[in-house]
Amino acid sequence: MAVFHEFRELPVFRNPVVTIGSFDGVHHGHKVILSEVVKEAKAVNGESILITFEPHPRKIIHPEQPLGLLTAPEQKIRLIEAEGIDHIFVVPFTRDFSMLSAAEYVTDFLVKHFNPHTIVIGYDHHFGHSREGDIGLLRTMLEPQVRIAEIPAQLIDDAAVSSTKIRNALLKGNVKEAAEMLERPYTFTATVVHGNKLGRTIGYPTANLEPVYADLLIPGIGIYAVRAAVGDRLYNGMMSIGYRPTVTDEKKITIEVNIFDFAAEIYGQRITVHCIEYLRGEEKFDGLEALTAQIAQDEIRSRAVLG
Ligand SMILES: Cc1cc2nc3c(=O)[nH]c(=O)nc-3n(C[C@H](O)[C@H](O)[C@H](O)COP(=O)(O)O)c2cc1C
Ligand SMILES: Nc1ncnc2c1ncn2[C@@H]1O[C@H](COP(=O)(O)OP(=O)(O)O)[C@@H](O)[C@H]1O
Repeated sequence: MAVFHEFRELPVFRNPVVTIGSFDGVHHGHKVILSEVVKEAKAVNGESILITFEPHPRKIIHPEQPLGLLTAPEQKIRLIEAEGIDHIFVVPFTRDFSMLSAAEYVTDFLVKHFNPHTIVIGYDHHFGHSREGDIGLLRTMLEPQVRIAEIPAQLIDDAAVSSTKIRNALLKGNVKEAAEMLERPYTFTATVVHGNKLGRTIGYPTANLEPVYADLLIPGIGIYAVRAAVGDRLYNGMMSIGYRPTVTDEKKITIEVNIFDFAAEIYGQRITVHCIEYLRGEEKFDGLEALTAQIAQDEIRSRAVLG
């Protein structure tokens, strides 16, 4: 699969079958849509092209509203590739781009650069300044030269609902429900940074994590059974997300992972955490001894969950 970031890199495609969207998470609903696009392209002996945006349009249009994303840009591209899409074009989403009128978007963006044979689009997809363009405008402007294939409402609704649903499930710690909708465990990649060096003194060294991609959603506060990819190996472990009220009054959320059957300095390294199961909420214990006893219980449960 080829990934393009600039218009001048674009080749002439054969019978381009184009779809457009954020596809954050590349979850079950998205996969249904992507398989439709791949099928359409096969049917007309064409190439499938997915147009997506970076950063996420909501980050530009509503920068004041927090939005935790479900996939980092590179990860999203890999997941889309796995669904069999031939090409991805990542539009640098800017204020200027968001100001294109709907008609300019169709003529100067879609047709000029992609010359689509077919556009596969949701019944509720809107584009152009103030979201004034819709599938009706595409039909009026482009049919019959371009085929407009409408994605059935049911498929779109499933997809839209599950993006929000997945975010909400993760924020509540419900990583199992999220994994069902994603068809994989929720993961994030982070750099190991220095903490307070207290973990090793209680027998549970914990790698303190700083997510590489700051816009990614972090699951809700709590204790989780996880897997952690370090280098090319996947370990079992447990993760704490929270304020650590037992040891500090700081109002800063930390993410830390204790990796089972592992003993190495990994400061500065990147690890990918797979969130498998929520174990419990964070508690304020009466001292380190009580905390350590609870963490020992967490380890037993994590090992049982992870098998
Ligand atoms: C599995 C696990 C569960 C934890 N649960 C709690 C908790 O319920 N309350 C709390 O205050 N801290 C909790 N912690 C965080 C510890 O306080 C923290 O790991 C310890 O202070 C070491 O911090 P350091 O890595 O900065 O040295 C937990 C940590 C782990 C790994
Ligand atoms: N089993 C392990 N799980 C997590 N980190 C480990 C483990 N073994 C060694 N380490 C190393 O120890 C560090 C954590 O020790 P800790 O005393 O908690 O220090 P810090 O407060 O800096 O995180 C990790 O960043 C990592 O480099």
